[in-house]
Amino acid sequence: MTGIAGELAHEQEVVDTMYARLDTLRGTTADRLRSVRLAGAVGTHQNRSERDAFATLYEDRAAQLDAVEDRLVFGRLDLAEGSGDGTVTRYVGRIGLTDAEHRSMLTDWRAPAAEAFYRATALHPGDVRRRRHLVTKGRSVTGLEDEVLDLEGEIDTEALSGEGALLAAMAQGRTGRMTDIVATIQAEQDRIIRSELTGALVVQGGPGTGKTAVALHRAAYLLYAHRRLLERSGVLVVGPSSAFLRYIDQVLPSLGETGVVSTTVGDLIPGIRATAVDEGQVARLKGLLLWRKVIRRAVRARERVPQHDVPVRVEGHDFVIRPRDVSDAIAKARRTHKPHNLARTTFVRDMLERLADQYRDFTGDPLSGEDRATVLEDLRSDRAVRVALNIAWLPITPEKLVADLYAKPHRLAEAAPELTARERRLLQREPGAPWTESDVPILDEAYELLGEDDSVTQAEARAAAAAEEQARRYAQQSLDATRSMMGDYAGLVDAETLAARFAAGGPSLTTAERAAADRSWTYGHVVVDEAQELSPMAWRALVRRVPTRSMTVVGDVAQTSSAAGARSWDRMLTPLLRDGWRLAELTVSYRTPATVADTAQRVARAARLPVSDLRAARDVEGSLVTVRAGAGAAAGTEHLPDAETVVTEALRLTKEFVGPDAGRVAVVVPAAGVRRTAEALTAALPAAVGEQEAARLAAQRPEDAQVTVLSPRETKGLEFDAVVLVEPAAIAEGPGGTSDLYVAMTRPTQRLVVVHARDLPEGF
Ligand SMILES: Nc1ncnc2c1ncn2[C@@H]1O[C@H](COP(=O)(O)OP(=O)(O)OP(=O)(O)O)[C@@H](O)[C@H]1O
Repeated sequence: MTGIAGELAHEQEVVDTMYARLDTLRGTTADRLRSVRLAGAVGTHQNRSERDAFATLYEDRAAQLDAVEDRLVFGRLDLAEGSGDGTVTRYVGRIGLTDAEHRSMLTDWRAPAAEAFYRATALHPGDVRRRRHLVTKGRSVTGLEDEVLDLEGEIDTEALSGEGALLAAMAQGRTGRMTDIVATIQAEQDRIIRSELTGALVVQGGPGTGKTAVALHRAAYLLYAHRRLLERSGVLVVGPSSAFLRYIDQVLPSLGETGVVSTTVGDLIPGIRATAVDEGQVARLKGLLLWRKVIRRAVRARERVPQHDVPVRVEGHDFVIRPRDVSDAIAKARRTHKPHNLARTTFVRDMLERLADQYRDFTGDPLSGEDRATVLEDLRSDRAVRVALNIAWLPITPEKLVADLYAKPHRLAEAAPELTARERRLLQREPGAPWTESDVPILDEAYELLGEDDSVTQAEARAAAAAEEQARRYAQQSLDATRSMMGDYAGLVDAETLAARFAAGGPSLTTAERAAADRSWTYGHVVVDEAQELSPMAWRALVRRVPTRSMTVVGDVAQTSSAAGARSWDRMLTPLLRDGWRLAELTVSYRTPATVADTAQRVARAARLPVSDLRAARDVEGSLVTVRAGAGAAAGTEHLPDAETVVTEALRLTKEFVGPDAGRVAVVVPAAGVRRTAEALTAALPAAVGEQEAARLAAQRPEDAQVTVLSPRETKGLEFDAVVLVEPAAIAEGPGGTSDLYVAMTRPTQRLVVVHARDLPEGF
């Protein structure tokens, strides 16, 4: 065989060897897991912990080996060897594999040796003579794409790497789940993915430039390159909504990483559920850094010196709680710098001692140790003393402190004199009203300043630390003993990680699980997506969780819809991080066809949004269609185009793009029209696509729905093959303004159909 057929046959042979090795490793892992499990829950506690820890290790490894089935090998580098004409070949794939003699067969995409696969260009080829993309379907090699990098001649500096594979990925029908891009990462993305761990890396880029994809691949890269550091502290991924987190939740597992905690800002505090949303001004006000002061003052307001002496009678003796004593005890308690609820112990102890001194002075006798203890106990258990001391230093939960600020105007006025009376009225709320997402950073601040009564937690922590130390010593011995047996596992785990698993009592508590359950957990790295939406207070809450300030922050300040969000990274981040952040940009859109991307940019620029330069990787013929419609007839829809035209367009796209496994169509309507449009579309589907298909579509979960109706805000971060965009002028007048319109216009990978009854906004 010669030519392409010969090349394909050769690569098939190589790929077969890799899969055979993968199968062997899976078999070995399954055997080990089985024998660990077979040993059962017998033996000493230590034996059981050891088995549980190894079971977790094997389960993780089995999950990792399963995750890499699809496109195990996707690249090959032919590298110049020495100064002669010889070349060496290196294959790049989703994980590293070595053969039975520990010789490298496949290089993990994250390893330094794979970097050239993503970075080498005709201009800077380094050692790379040829880069080859392997296209596979299942375990079969179906295509090859070569780039020869040592050619003389004209060099296209804007060339995309592996263009065929990239264009194929871009043209694929979408599902409700984002996929990894490991085979087609572009050089500008790779530079961000592999950027150093320290400091905050802010990635600004227009819609579809791969910010989300890059942030997740970076998390996987950092976990690989800094495993020792990050595996124990964990990585936190923060996204804008639980729908978005579901959309991305397959990406890291497909890259073999499972130990990452993902959350929204609203879910940052275990036990608090934010079920409501604040709009506009209220969101803006609640996002202000001013709340640092407000909460501090609200806490201080619970540390109060009485205006007059407070007499109390205990066991037949008269005592006086004197303002001067209270003031001194408060000062002493504050000097501990502990949170309010914890410093209260100091305050109470000091006050009781002062009262005991009154008893001594009254009786004229120096109290013996025992007598003094009895007096102190009598005072401590006296109700009147307790009430008086509580008034002076009130223990209070963070929830009550914040709820009181919203429910009691005098409390807010006292704590937030900077706000105008009108602003304070906007914040007013009934007690018991649900928490909103913007309340969570404020609550977090209150948790910090109030603290929890952690005496139980502290005792547990001391016991755990002792157990962990013992486990660490033991784990080191086991690890040394089993290293040779583990072969391929070397480097995957270190003694401390294993020890942590032993100490945590086995597989039930991974780092991610422990971190997710602990408000005060500090992570080794935090990834923030759609970061432009976060308020200053939300940033403060996040930064608190990563004391090293090692963060990946991705977003687009032209897509900000929250009134509390960022329009400039500098203005938002410098006050918090000073010079501890750096900016990188992404400039190529891998989602939206050029015609659509260019139009969206014009519209955004006409509205003076801070738009980043954006070049679309490809255009698609007929990707932008505008349809003029009459105004809606039904009450409440007069400001929207008639539903019939919208539904007709949606059905047309459904028939064209929605298949049994992939392809998604969204109708994006101003929020007020979502329900009505969804009803009209659902009613029309059976006649258009058949009863059976309509039933299949209707049974899909909202996040997987192949045909869906959403408000502009709900589409943030998501994408579809085709979008019907209803009445751009109304969207631009909505709560998120032209930013929401910009977001909505840039969701499709293939086609945007604009249905409008009013004139189109400037820029179309
Ligand atoms: N190098 C790449 N190869 C293949 N597909 C890519 C690549 N980079 C990005 N994509 C695809 O482009 C689409 C957009 O990526 P992503 O959602 O990460 O962009 P984004 O910048 O976060 O967009 P938005 O600002 O709209 O949230 C996704 O389908 C992603 O898989």
